[in-house]
Amino acid sequence: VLLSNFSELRASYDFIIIGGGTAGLVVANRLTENADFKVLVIEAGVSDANIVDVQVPYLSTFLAKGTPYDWNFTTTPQIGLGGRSIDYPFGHLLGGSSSVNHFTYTRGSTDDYNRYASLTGDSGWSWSNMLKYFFKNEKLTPPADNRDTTGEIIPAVHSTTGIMGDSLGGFLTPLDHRIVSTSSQLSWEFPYNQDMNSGRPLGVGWLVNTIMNGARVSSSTSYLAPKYLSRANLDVILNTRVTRILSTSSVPTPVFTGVEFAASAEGPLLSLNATKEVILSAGNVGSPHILVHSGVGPPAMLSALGIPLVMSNPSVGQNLTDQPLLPLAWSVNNPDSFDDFVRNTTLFNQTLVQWTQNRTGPFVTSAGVNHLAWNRIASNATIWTQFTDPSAGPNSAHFEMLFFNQLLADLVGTGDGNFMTIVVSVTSPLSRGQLTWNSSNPFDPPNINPNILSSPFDMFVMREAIRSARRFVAAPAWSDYVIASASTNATSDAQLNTFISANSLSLYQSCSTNSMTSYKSTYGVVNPDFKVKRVQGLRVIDASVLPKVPSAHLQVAVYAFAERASDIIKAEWA
Ligand SMILES: Cc1cc2nc3c(=O)[nH]c(=O)nc-3n(C[C@H](O)[C@H](O)[C@H](O)COP(=O)(O)OP(=O)(O)OC[C@H]3O[C@@H](n4cnc5c(N)ncnc54)[C@H](O)[C@@H]3O)c2cc1C
Repeated sequence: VLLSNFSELRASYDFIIIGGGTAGLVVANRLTENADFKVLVIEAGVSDANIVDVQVPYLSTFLAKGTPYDWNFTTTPQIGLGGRSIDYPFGHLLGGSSSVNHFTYTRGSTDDYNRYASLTGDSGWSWSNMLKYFFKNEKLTPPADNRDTTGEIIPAVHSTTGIMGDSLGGFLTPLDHRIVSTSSQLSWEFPYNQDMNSGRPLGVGWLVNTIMNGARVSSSTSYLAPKYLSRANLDVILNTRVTRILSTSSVPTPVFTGVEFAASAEGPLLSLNATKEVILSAGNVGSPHILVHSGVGPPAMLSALGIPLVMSNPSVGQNLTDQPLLPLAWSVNNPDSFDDFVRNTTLFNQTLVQWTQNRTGPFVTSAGVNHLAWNRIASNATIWTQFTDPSAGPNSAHFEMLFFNQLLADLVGTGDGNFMTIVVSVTSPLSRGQLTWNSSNPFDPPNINPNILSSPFDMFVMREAIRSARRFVAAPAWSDYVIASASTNATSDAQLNTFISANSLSLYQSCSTNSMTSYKSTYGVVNPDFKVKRVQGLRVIDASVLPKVPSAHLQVAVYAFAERASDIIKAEWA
């Protein structure tokens, strides 16, 4: 039930979930399958209902900084970006980042999950065991254009019976057949992969999106659909910021028993008890932020801030892992590229009307992305004399390409003419950043330093990705289409480095600030059962616990981790 004010809260709950985002709503749904569990979700942001920019895939770029739907974070100056600070978005609304993200549904590789199993000492994280959680999550549906998708994916890889709807892209563009042709013309570098969600993502393949019937699917529209939200044992309160998790100071093991929250920085501060557990699902910045303000973090920093130490954990906020991206544009022979939507209000409005009336047309896509390509640095590259491979194994990409049917106005501005953009991204980065704090006020944001492209390895991968993208568009399939590069003609390493530093951004899906490690590891923030090390009554379940970044976009890993976490909690309290 969606509560309208604090007076409707119960006196206490069995479980209090902090953050109604991607992971938090999965856990809320699964725990309330047990009618005996009383569950409260506390979400800082607004409702996601009836927001056109949330629903219409093409409009997702309007959900960025400056809107009430974003946390409006900015990074510290980034050395790898020539000293620039960049926006660092996270969803500030029900559904969290799944309500603002760009829809790509990518599971990652068998290696990623098998590495999670070996790093945590818990075989439950292996690919073969996690498949059932991908299946509990996914509900594959037909694309918005209802075309025959034979050959575009392998149906057996997907589930049609889960909770979160997804589909192949619902509006084709002139890029699509050229991309597929390139995969046969340059098959040694860009082999066709009929399903990149099979655990073997390398190659060029059709993209599945978290879009159903032409509209966004988030954790809110799926796991908190009306039939779940109406459960009598589930309460959800919005516009409410958790400031701290409350603990009893029992020595040697502190017990977390409730949460403190407020409607605004002006207060008043209220508190509530959780009789079974507090579950922290506030995301990769939000969760370590709340831990630190609750006294769980690096002791020297807590003492400098004057926050009483509850449990020393130097790993909180460390290990921030970010996948950098770089847009590369080409001018093209295609008067129907999506560039006119940015320049021609009449066309934009007509296309929006088409979407509103029958959920079809270009706006069912995120700027026309229907394909991705994943690739690796050659095993005989000289870089391997200096660096150990950070990827999880031979099935895992070092870099990625995403193909857009326009210039990305939100990233690089507008231009005259028609364009396509290949966004290249470092999928398995070596750089690590961190969060630090210099205020004891929970309403002040932390210092966010993702340390983008600080490792020379990541710069190397980005240069290789640019060169690979250029080889891609040099295939015969593009000879009548691509006119010229609209980004850079730099060729030397030094020139490319300058271009990369000046133009790279983040893929906006960071992780691992509360890394999960094995029970015996002293490093790390949570154990394989999501419990915060050395305390009781508290788990963290969200992107912050991923032991390493997967070779993928993050949301599927987050959904699958949250599904398994729910099973673990239910088994423990059965
Ligand atoms: C712009 C953008 C584009 C992306 N594109 C893709 C993509 O195309 N494909 C993909 O796979 N992934 C993508 N991602 C990444 C993916 O969406 C996230 O990694 C994932 O959704 C994170 O889930 P989470 O549960 O960790 O956090 P979130 O979903 O962010 O949830 C955290 C929730 O906690 C709330 N919260 C935080 N602090 C507090 C507090 N103090 N009190 C109460 N509530 C609080 C937040 O408001 C939020 O609702 C994108 C992310 C962004 C931001």
